[in-house]
Amino acid sequence: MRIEKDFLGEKQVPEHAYWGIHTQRALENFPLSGHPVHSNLIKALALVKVSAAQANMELGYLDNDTGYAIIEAGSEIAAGKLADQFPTDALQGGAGTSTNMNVNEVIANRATELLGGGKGQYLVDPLNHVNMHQSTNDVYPTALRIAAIKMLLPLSEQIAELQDVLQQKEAEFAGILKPGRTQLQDAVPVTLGQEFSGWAQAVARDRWRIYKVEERLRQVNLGGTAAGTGINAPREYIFLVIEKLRQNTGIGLARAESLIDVTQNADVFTEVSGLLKAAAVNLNKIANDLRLLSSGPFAGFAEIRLPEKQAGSTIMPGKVNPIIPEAVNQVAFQVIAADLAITMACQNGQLEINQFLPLVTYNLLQAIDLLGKGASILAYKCVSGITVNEERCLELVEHSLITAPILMPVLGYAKTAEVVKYARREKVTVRQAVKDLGYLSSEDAEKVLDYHLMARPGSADKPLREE
Ligand SMILES: O=C(O)C[C@H](O)C(=O)O
Repeated sequence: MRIEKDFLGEKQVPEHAYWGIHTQRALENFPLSGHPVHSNLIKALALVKVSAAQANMELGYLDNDTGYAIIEAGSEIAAGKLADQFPTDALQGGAGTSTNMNVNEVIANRATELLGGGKGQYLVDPLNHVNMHQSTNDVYPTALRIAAIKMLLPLSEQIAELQDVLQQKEAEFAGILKPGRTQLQDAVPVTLGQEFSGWAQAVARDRWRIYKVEERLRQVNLGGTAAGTGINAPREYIFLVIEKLRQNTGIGLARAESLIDVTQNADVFTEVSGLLKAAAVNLNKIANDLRLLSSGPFAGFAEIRLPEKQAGSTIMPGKVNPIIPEAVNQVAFQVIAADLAITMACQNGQLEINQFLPLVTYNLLQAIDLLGKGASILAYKCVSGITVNEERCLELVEHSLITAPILMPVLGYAKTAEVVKYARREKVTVRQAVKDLGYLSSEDAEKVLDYHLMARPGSADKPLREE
């Protein structure tokens, strides 16, 4: 162990650790979730530190040795090195100061090492050098925006892949007529392709929404320091640091019009989370539908078969469960729950900052991660391998009364109701009933009850028109 000091006193820090006394105190203060801060937030914070060091060096506030050492140490962290040096719990009081200090301390010790010093010697100081012209309150929200943007783009691609797989199935099943169901009761026929098209369209909307919302996160408050007023940050630095950050991240970031606003308001995270929730709602609906349609195999709907991924039961040999949709349901529940936590955290900010951003980070980045993985397993471990039970679909259409509504434009409501009553009583098909009752000739009945036209818009256009 080595001894480090701060204004509260002394503390032992493990000799091997790149972190310092602030992080050590945080480890003791927040034994909460057991999860460290998301690695993408750490990487984004490291890029902010690199950008600040570049700006400070260029403007003459940092000497070159110190500046370059910070830049190198920060770049290593941004590239994923020293990942085990960020043990601070994801849930923490203090608006993210512990995370900011964890990054400051690791950069300071690594930079010290690069300059030939030992850990704890602080040739590069975590506060005076690494945190120069910054506050947690501007670097943390900025880093969270960067981390979220970097994760949202791959998420929108993962959702696009799910859309693509759903559309392939839409085309494959375009000719399969099956019962529609409304309120879970037999309704008019649809094609299986049409059911896939409904899911694909919902997912297409999610993809677009998530792709677009990334733009809303590009307004950052870096340079605003503690309260958005920019106290302690030189004017040229405030302008230059954003430029550096743009170059280092490759993202079109802009200084927010009002640094005060972006320092205290977290509504953009509620907005992003709301869109993730909408996507979760859609994934959940698809997973529910797939579980219903594949139920059985003998005593259920049994219209489709999901790929069999693993043995389902320890007591019922041969049973296979819809594990992928079930997992996706749980992903959706988790994302929806995260949205509530994010909403509460965002709405409880007070005066100059939102002190609950650590909870927002924890939930938002996890939700993006989960949603992307959920969309991928749904696409590639389930939807792509779905097959149809064509005979079952046809049998359900033929032996239910769901084709009867297509008689309405020809026979009207009352006679169609008679056909339904008769078919039910005599246990015959609708086709048979309409003939038995003498409402249509055999030839006309075949024309009107043409299964190829059933689920097409325009099926009511003069069904008995003369050729
Ligand atoms: O850590 C800081 O820079 C500021 C802190 O978040 C605070 O506002 O108390």
